[in-house]
Amino acid sequence: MSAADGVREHYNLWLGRRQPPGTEDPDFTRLADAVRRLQDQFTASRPPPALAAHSADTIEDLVAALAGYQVGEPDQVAGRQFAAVGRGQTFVPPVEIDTFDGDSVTARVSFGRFYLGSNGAVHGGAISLLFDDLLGQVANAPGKPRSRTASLSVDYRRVIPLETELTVTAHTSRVEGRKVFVSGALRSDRHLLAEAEGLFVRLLADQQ
Ligand SMILES: CCCCCCCCCC(=O)SCCNC(=O)CCNC(=O)[C@H](O)C(C)(C)COP(=O)(O)OP(=O)(O)OC[C@H]1O[C@@H](n2cnc3c(N)ncnc32)[C@H](O)[C@@H]1OP(=O)(O)O
Repeated sequence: MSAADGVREHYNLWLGRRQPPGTEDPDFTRLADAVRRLQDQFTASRPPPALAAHSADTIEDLVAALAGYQVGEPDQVAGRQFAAVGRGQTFVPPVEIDTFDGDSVTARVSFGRFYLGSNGAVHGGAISLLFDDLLGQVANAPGKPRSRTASLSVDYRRVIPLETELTVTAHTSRVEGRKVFVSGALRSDRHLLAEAEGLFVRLLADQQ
């Protein structure tokens, strides 16, 4: 199945739950995409002082405008735009899901300049973040009990390039009682770049 055939909304059921009608907000998604581009351009920029000051003024105006619309987690829309690549959030790199069958997922991701570690390599923490998010989604696939990351191990096999489309996969390798073991891999078109092993522990009633 392809994400292009309109089922991405199904793939991205965060926490395994369909969101209430009206959660999708194309204008908010556009805002999140703009913030992402801002993060990348800010990281890569070396503006003259006047432009830095002007940019700070503009962003401070936006911060003030949004200050009147702060909501609690249940009402948050960032990260809950399931029909959109990146889910309308600006933390985890935008992942485009290609296939998902409940236990395994294949997807594509490209790390923008915001995720630079040093010397041209993607920051290792961003790779862990990617795996935690995607493996966590597999562990929390629709119909499965809610779980949290207990342990995540990442092997960095090769330098991970910025601004390059990479393939990321994850699959449930085994389930032992409350423990769900999920494996992941990040590949370029030529190389295995990183691998991950995650342990997700299914939550007890008083841990939800
Ligand atoms: C919500 C889902 C959203 C979908 C996507 C999510 C993506 C992001 C996912 C996350 O990042 S979640 C946030 C980061 N993780 C946390 O905040 C979890 C913090 N830790 C905890 O809340 C508890 O430690 C945890 C619920 C994971 C486990 O505590 P419990 O007291 O319920 O478990 P317990 O200690 O009884 O252990 C249960 C089993 O897991 C094993 N275990 C627990 N932690 C382990 C560990 N760190 N390493 C290895 N094994 C571990 C433990 O040995 C035992 O194995 P056995 O059943 O075989 O005896």
